[in-house]
Amino acid sequence: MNLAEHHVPGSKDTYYIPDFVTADEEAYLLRKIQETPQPKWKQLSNRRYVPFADDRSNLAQWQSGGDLTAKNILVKQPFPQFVCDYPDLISRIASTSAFDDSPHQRPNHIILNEYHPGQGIMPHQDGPAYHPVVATLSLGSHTVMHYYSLPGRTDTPALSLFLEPRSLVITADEQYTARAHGIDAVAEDHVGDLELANLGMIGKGCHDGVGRVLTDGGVLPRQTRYSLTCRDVARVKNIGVRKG
Ligand SMILES: O=C(O)CCC(=O)C(=O)O
Ligand SMILES: [Fe+2]
Repeated sequence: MNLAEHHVPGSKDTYYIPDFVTADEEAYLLRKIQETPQPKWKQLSNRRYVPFADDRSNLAQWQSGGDLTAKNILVKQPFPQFVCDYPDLISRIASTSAFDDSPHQRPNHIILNEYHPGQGIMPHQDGPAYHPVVATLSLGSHTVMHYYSLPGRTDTPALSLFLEPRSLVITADEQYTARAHGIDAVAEDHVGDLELANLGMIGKGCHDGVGRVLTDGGVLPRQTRYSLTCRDVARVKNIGVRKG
């Protein structure tokens, strides 16, 4: 894949790929996520490196690929089958070339977030455990992601993206290290009030009519959204299986 073709105009180090998974794959992934027993996905402990007050109290969040220690070492666990076998998400993400310079050339850690309409995530940074590339797959609903220049939050985002269901957004380098990202806790998006940098890149992820709302500036209600945030943790500890 030629990642440069997906570069978001006017952005630094940000790429948007609509229709990264098919509608069938999305339905399968949503089913698998909903079927996954909670202990499979570990509850994420408190995040450090949050520049602003962080309210995640309502957000369901699990991580897969292993646990991160306090020293940012990934204690490796296998991914569930639905994130590497079918659909081949991890290889597909690796084939974008976004992770070519990362320690393992592919993500080894995934955070799954569930957002009901009205839920968001306060602006934050993801911290130094990860190589500075993140690929996020959206499932089930669109959302709007805002990026804020640091230090200090202004009320005007430096960049805003419309994330369709089934799309992949990749941020790297400066966009990762020098900016915070967040999702407003709203039940609907007034898209006419937003300056969406990727409007010219919208795919088929939303039902018919959304394209018109996006151009004419209407209101789009949110559904429940799941996001898979995929990253490469540089330091990994493999727990060997002891015999006997
Ligand atoms: O849901 C998303 O798209 C972003 C999630 C996120 O920023 C995080 O979990 O750190
Ligand atoms: Fe994040």
